[in-house]
Amino acid sequence: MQQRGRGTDRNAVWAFTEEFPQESDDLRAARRAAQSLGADAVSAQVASLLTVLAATKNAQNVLEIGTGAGVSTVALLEGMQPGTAMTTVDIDASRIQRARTIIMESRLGKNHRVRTITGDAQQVLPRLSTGSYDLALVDVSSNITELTVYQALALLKAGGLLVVHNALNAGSVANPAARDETTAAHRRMINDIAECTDDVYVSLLHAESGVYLVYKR
Ligand SMILES: C[S@@+](CC[C@H](N)C(=O)[O-])C[C@H]1O[C@@H](n2cnc3c(N)ncnc32)[C@H](O)[C@@H]1O
Repeated sequence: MQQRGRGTDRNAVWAFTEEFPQESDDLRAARRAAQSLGADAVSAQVASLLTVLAATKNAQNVLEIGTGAGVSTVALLEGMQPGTAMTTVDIDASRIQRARTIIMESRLGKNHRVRTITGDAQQVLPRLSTGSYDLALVDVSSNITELTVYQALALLKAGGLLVVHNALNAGSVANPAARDETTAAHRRMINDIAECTDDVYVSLLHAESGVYLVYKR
């Protein structure tokens, strides 16, 4: 009997899963905006994961740090029930403005309470209410990911879920020879959180450059 995993063409599996999702018009609009502004965005696979997580969690209050042009924002909103709330933060005014326009012109903006905050996460997050979010996504520059992750964890309710995008810092965490400061910070963040077994359940997915799921017990 063939063992699962043996002889698997990982590149083919990767490509298939990345191309599998069918994206909505709103997601495609956000992707076009991201491209025109030169903003990185979550892949189609990660976008579909965010939609499923938001829906499964029945998230009432969602926090996103790193709006970009709104691809992940739209993906999260698509999984959220009408009437629920989203707060999204980005330091770049032109990106967040573009995301806001896309959302407000779609049914998502009409069905949800969407608060966009332009500012540095390090200054904005301490002003938000601790223990009040059901779901948080961290998708910011690598150099501030570690600190932002801990700030976001404090803002989650018990029973909340944190999603860290690019948790493997473009894959460098998986390379034991990579010892630069940013890689070390990502490695430390992943390991330190995983060790808090009384406080969290974690799962590290190899979607894109690593998606770290942290369930706050
Ligand atoms: C990879 S992009 C986010 C992409 C977005 N999640 C999407 O899927 O479309 C990272 C974003 O983090 C923002 N960012 C970087 N440093 C930040 C900071 N200190 N505070 C808030 N946002 C920051 C950048 O402006 C950028 O738009």
